[in-house]
Amino acid sequence: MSMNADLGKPRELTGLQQRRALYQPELPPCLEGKAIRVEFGDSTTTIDPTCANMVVQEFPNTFGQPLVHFLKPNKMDAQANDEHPPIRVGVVFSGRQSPGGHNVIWGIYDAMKTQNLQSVLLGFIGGTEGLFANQTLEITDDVLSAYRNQGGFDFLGRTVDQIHTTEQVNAAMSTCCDLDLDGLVIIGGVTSNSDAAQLAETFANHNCKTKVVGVPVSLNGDLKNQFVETTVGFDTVCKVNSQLISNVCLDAISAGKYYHFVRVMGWKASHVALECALQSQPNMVILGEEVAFSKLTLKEIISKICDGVQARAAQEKYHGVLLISEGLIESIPEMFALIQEINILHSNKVPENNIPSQLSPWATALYNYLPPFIRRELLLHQDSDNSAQLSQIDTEQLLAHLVEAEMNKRMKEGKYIGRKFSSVCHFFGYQARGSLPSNFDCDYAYVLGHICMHILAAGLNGYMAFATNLKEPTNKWRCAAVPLTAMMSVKRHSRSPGAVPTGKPVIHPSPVDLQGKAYALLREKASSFLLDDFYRTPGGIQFDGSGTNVKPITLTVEDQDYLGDIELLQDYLEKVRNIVKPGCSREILKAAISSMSSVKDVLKVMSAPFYAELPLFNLN
Ligand SMILES: O=P(O)(O)OC[C@H]1O[C@](O)(CO)[C@@H](O)[C@@H]1O
Repeated sequence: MSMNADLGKPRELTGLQQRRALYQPELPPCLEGKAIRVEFGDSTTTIDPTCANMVVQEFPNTFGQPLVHFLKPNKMDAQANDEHPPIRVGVVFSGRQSPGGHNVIWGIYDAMKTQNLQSVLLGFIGGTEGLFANQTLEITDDVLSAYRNQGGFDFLGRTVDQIHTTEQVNAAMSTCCDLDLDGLVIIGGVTSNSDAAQLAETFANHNCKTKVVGVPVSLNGDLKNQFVETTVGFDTVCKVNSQLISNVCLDAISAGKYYHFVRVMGWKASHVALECALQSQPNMVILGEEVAFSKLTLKEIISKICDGVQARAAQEKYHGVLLISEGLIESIPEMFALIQEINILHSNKVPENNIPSQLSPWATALYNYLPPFIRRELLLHQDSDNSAQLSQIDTEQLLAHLVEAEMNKRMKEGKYIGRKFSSVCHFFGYQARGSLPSNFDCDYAYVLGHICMHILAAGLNGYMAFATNLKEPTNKWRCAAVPLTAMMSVKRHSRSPGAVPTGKPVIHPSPVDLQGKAYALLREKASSFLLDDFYRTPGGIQFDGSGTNVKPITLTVEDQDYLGDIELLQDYLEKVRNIVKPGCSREILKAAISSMSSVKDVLKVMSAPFYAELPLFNLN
């Protein structure tokens, strides 16, 4: 295999990069010292208990392990260990680039060296292919220095996000054995972490001593569930994209002549689009999840956009900004069915050029209706998970093209009286993906790196590092590990509750929650966004100085309901119980409760009975 000879080499940093390299991420108190307390919680099942049997069958060695918490040892803590034997760990960039990824490596390295200077960290050059071919670079302070707090994955590089064929798994196992690794850390999103689970299971099955750990690193923000609040890189990418979108909004309103169609990366889920919409407030937003839920056809979507354009024209507004998610194309029911047919033909090794002639009659009709550039893009070879290459399908151009045709038609029929519709298209993906990471992503990745090392030092296999309470300052974060199998589920072919799960258990991307607060906020504001040009300028990422902490974390993470975060709820309940004492005056109670941020919501969501104990007080 050929390697890029420039990977891992020292590089020249600009002034800003040099300053960023000096930024020291903070650690929560439990990770600060040499000693740590490892506390085991209850054993886990899966996030979808109806799939538990299937997961246990596939993962007999790694299913059902307990949640693990990492805590600061008490002074007299007998469990806390200060003596640590040296360990050997390998780390690989498996998923796509995401800002902050380098700091995971830095975090693992610092944690290892704090515990024992003889420990060795090896990075696989060229990502997964480097892992298969046993191409390593020993991580040292020296080689790390140019990559601390820097964007990209160019320290080690990456290739395919796939470690799942028998050949690949065997190659990975043989490398880990050859290198006598105690641990392997896999950096990536849902696909990479599903592969990490498979690797952990196979290694355990073959008595391979290497333990496998996954880290949630993906700009998509889609590896989130009751354990994991967000992924490394999501914060930065949302901030950079929001800035770009808000710049486009200001340009649009200044000139008053173009409709801008903006598509943002985020793969199958629309978390990035939702966050950017809340931050920059464009005129229209279309998320894949809402289209899939309402089963909106392409024609209905175009009609909705045209109605919006027409409503704005009635107010003499001939500009606007429309934001769509990368995964929208797959969420449109008829496009999904067409893409599925193409995928099956690809999987049957039908050459790209022959695919159109082998489509079913209805799929052929739809295919022929689409403009030639989209047809070409739909036929592109598949991504590593056998799905369409969403980044390469210019959905924003498809919509702009069809909206223009429809507006011209309405004009001709006398249904639209106004200026001719004019559009400009943008795809914001790679620009943000290679950005310098925000302080949040630098801290988050560095902390997760430390947690990975503690998971391995505790001899755990098949776990993901995670931290919670992220909307609070770093010193209040809680550090833990969750079995990868606990986040798995099996797809159902139909959405009906009784539908039988089929396929292999994996970690699926979590869609935007259409019942969640962030989406509700977007819907509530939709009509004023459409007509009032409430454009918002969040500005670029500010690393220090005034303005640094104006937007410390993404709104969608900030607004998460604390479902599952029992500890947090208990904290709140404890506080409220201390106040609600017999004889306590109504005024004192009201003032105390309103001073506790989030307590009302937490109580409403998690503890209806306790909330009901306080009927006298107007908590709203
Ligand atoms: O074009 P590439 O680099 O293969 O990857 C694009 C994909 O990777 C992501 O950026 C991250 O998963 C997706 O949003 C996108 O579809």
